[in-house]
Amino acid sequence: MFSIDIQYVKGVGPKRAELFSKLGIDSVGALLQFYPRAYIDLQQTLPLSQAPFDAPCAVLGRVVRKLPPARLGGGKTLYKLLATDFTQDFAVVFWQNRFPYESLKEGQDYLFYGKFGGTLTQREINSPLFLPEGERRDLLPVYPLTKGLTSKAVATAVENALAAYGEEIPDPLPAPVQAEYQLCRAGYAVKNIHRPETAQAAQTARRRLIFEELLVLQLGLGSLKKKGREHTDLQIPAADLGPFLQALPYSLTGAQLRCIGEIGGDMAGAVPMNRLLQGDVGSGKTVVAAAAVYRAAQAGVQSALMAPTEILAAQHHRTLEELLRPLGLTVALLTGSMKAAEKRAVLAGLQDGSTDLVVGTHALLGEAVSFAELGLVITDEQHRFGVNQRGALGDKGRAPHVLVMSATPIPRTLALIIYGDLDISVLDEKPAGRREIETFAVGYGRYQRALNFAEKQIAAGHQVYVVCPLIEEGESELESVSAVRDQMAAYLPHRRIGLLHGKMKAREKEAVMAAFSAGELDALCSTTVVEVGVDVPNANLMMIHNADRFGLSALHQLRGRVGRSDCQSYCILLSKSGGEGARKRLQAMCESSDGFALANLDLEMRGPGDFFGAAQHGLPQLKIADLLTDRTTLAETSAVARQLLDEDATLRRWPLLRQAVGRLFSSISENGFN
Ligand SMILES: Nc1ncnc2c1ncn2[C@@H]1O[C@H](COP(=O)(O)OP(=O)(O)OP(=O)(O)O)[C@@H](O)[C@H]1O
Repeated sequence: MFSIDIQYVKGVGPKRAELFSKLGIDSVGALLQFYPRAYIDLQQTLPLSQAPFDAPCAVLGRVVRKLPPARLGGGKTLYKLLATDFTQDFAVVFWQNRFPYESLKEGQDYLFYGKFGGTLTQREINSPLFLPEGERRDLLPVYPLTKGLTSKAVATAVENALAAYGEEIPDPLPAPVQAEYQLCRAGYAVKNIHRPETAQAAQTARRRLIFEELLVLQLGLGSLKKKGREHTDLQIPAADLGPFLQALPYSLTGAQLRCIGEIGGDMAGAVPMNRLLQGDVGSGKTVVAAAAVYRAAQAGVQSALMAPTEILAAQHHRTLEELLRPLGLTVALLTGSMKAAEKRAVLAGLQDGSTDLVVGTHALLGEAVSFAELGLVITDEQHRFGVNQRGALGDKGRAPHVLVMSATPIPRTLALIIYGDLDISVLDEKPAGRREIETFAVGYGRYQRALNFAEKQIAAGHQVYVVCPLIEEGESELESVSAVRDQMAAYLPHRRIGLLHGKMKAREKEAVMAAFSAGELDALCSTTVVEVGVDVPNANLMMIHNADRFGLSALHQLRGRVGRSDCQSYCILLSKSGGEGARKRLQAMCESSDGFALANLDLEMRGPGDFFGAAQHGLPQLKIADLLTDRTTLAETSAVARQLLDEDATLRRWPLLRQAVGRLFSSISENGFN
């Protein structure tokens, strides 16, 4: 029943099915899981005389007369009806839409919901929602919409699907769990989330569906983790890190030493390491990873580091080669844009074991990539990879140790869900001598002053980043960044100003980045491709155009590109006067440089759905639960998930639950759980 094509639902058909598919709904199952965004509360109706002009409300009224459709200029048609709430007359108006007009009948009573405008004596309601009085309900569902599909159309399709298949809705929750947590049955929940009998029933339904979704999510994550923990045969004994530490150009922070110790302890253990290394921007994660690679190489096994972009892979390659080559390690780079002959040479080195570390993009997942003995897998910015991709790289070794590096400060409660039972090491200390980045939020009236300030920094031997999002609606990112670069070049004609954007070829990007890194460019105008991980310590000014368009976490990441040495750094946030939210974000940036504090604020302001940006973190998209507000249920389901997985890690004992996990994770996993 879940997989039946939506076009076969009564009243849908192939044409509407296309509209539904824009919402990601192509089956009956997906339709029934397309939950209302909100409900309209029809429990209270108002007499028309009390209906506010500026807010929607429900009024009970009778259609008195349908006026003939009026054709207006521009091919538009106005459909108007006269109605009364028995104390006062009002007009009901539909533009261009004859269907509701046709379905309303003269002499019948309806509940009209919407904003009643017009004048005190001549009230008028435009395109209201309406229900025949006899079908009156407490709550009316409101669905998220796509063009051409009304909330009513969705509601009708859902009702038809419920009428046809409502009795067949399977219940994946084991009965004891249901009893213990006093949850209603699945069929009742699905019916009442869409067509609640009462407000209380909607609540009960919601609780049950949230519980099920979070349980399924945690079971899925839990069984992925368990898979990784089954093998236990690769132990890497503690190595003498002396030579590594002596070769470093600086001494490590206490936090770095602690994290290196924790990682070393894991690698020596009988169970493969599964650790998240979290550190705020600029906290020095790379060198911690390098220590782990050094340790692996001492034990004669290879390491692989996967980065989300070619720029980052190239940079990590440069840094790690500098750190590790003097110690006798061989470091290679593998990216999709390399020439075939270069790739072949790298692949050969991995296969015969002569290469100790390969740094690359997801090209590392390619079939042709095989290792003599892969012992350590490191992924940078893991939230940009799927949970499964990390596993795929791991599958290239017998049971490699896994280290995940993330610069996105995630509040601990959420990290625990996303990274499940990964152990967590936190770099909570910046290298000595780092100064607070001075941050200013200014309007475009001060753009010229900002440019003068940039000139001053360049004259003092520093470098400058300039980041642009789209400037005008409809303009491409490329146009806007080029325009900003040209403007800057005209103002500072004697300076070398580079351009970097996503449409450039990987090699061109790499060349520009390398030139900036080598100090051959004074300023770099860029789109957000520099957002994560780029490390050029000599740059000390970050100028962000239209800063109000960015979220807090992105701004913090961008700002983190400066302040990476012991000289004073600055961040200038340029914006036109934005809305309240933007103002708050920019103010928070000026007041705080703590990534965790900013991430918490970001979550509060935007909600986690947005914070994690849909699928980019490799988690399936949740349909009803909210990781932030449903924390109590999260704790409950986490206990249940652990218990069920302990009883049967394959979930075969609960086939429906197993299927539900497969469905939720199908968006991120090709082979799913089947
Ligand atoms: N203990 C230290 N003392 C001085 N400098 C250090 C120390 N550790 C790292 N660095 C330098 O600090 C800079 C930032 O380090 P790194 O690039 O590893 O940061 P990161 O944690 O990856 O940050 P991001 O997530 O922002 O990329 C680098 O230039 C690195 O050489």
